[in-house]
Amino acid sequence: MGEAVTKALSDLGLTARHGEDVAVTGLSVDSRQVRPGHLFAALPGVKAHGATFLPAALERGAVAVLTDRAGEEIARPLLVGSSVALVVVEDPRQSLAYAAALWFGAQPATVVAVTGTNGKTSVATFTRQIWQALGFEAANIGTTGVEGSFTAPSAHTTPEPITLHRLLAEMAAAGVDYAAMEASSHGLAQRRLDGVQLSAAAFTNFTQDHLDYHATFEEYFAAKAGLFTRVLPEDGVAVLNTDDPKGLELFDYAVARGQQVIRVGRDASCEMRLGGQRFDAAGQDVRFIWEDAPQLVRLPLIGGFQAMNALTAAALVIACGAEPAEVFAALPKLTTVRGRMQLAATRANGATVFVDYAHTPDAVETALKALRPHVLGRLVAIVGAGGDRDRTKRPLMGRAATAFADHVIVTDDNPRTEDPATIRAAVMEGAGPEAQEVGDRAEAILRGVDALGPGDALLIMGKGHERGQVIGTDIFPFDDAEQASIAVAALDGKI
Ligand SMILES: CC(=O)N[C@H]1[C@@H](OP(=O)(O)OP(=O)(O)OC[C@H]2O[C@@H](n3ccc(=O)[nH]c3=O)[C@H](O)[C@@H]2O)O[C@H](CO)[C@@H](O)[C@@H]1O[C@H](C)C(=O)N[C@@H](C)C(=O)N[C@H](CCC(=O)O)C(=O)O
Repeated sequence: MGEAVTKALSDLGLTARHGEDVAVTGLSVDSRQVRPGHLFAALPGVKAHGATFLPAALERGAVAVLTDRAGEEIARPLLVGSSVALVVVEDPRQSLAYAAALWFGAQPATVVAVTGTNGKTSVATFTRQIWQALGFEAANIGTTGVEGSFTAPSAHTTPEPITLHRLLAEMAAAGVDYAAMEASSHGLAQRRLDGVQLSAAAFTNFTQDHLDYHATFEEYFAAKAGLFTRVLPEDGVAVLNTDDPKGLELFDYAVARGQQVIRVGRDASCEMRLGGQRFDAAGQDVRFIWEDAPQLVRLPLIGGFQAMNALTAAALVIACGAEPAEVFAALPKLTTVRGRMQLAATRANGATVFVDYAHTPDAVETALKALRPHVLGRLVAIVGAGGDRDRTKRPLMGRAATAFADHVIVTDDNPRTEDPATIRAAVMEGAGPEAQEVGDRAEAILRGVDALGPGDALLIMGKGHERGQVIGTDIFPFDDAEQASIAVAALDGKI
């Protein structure tokens, strides 16, 4: 955005209720980021109404305010006698999303979004990987930042509209034609995606999560459903996991809106149907049926659920116009998201070492269960719990590890300011007397790798993609995958 760019409120789809159709020099949702000439979007918040920060925004040079009725009550008295334009709308978050889209004015030609409780990052990443394998410039936006032909860090899974549209415009300018983005329930509830022109959208699954933010289960689902009922246009394609009852509900909405639907699942009604899966140490062979024609593909991915993620990504790419045969030919090239069931090293005897960010009792169970079918021999688990965080989960994590692995090593995670031995003791309490306690994480990894015979696998859990270990208030360089490679090289005589 050049310094000289200005746009009238009317160019941004906004009409002033008080004051004139002023030209603005930019948009801000936070008074602390307002620059002279900006439109300040005073949004209703969890802690406060943004309009309470209007005096600070005015001091910094805001010339227009976008808000709702409640914000108007606060703003009016502050604007008496001033020339600052006041725009009052029903849903200022949505108006802001549209305004941001008009402000930046460009996005990749094809953008898709993925919602659901689990699998968003994998589906968005795989979708981008397939596009790249087909020779397109593509990127994905989500929890892991912006990746692909265009890269950038991102603080949110679904960035705020101003950040999002800036990113989309920068991508388009850099020649990116295809983008896949994660749509978090927070992002959808806050209308962050409402200004994006979507070609297709996918739903992975729905389980209980985030009830801290959404008041009820219904409200949480309604937020996710908004991707199909509000954001995806009628000529867009809905890719739905209809094995999930909530996917079936979305199917009805999509059909009622006249959207084309690709159903993904095991059920015979699905256009993209998952047949059999056969697992081995490095991945799986998957049989699936696309429009009645059976296909067999190799997926170098761990975990039965990844087949659904890969097929959902394939369906999205097909929905956007790619040749199915070319899409299926690209699937063997998929690679997992860093730190999520990532194959970090393989021993000379064929034993494998994986890294996963599982750091809750549920996630420990899910990760070990997902890996089990890939392991002919013993499954060894390394587990620990972070300091200065939920203490109740520590024994439960130990218990889950012992329940689903053949051997457990309890080690330090990020102890932060707590005594590491006290944290380990709590994890050991759940893990039981058979578990081995090795405080130093590098040594625990070495011992775990050393224990692997042919057909065995080691799963190092808790830190995933992190590159540091927080001890006290210091972050020491530490990378589980790198440590796994070092241990394998040391034990197999390569260093
Ligand atoms: C819980 C939540 O989603 N909060 C969002 C919400 O903030 P809030 O309601 O708490 O804001 P508030 O503090 O009450 O302030 C109200 C308004 O005043 C503004 N303000 C505040 C202080 C000030 O000095 N000046 C000022 O103008 C704020 O920018 C805000 O617009 O509205 C803000 C403005 O749109 C968002 O930035 C903020 O996202 C925060 C940063 C956040 O962390 N959100 C997370 C939970 C989130 O969105 N996560 C999802 C992923 C979830 C997952 O799947 O795990 C994501 O997509 O990343």
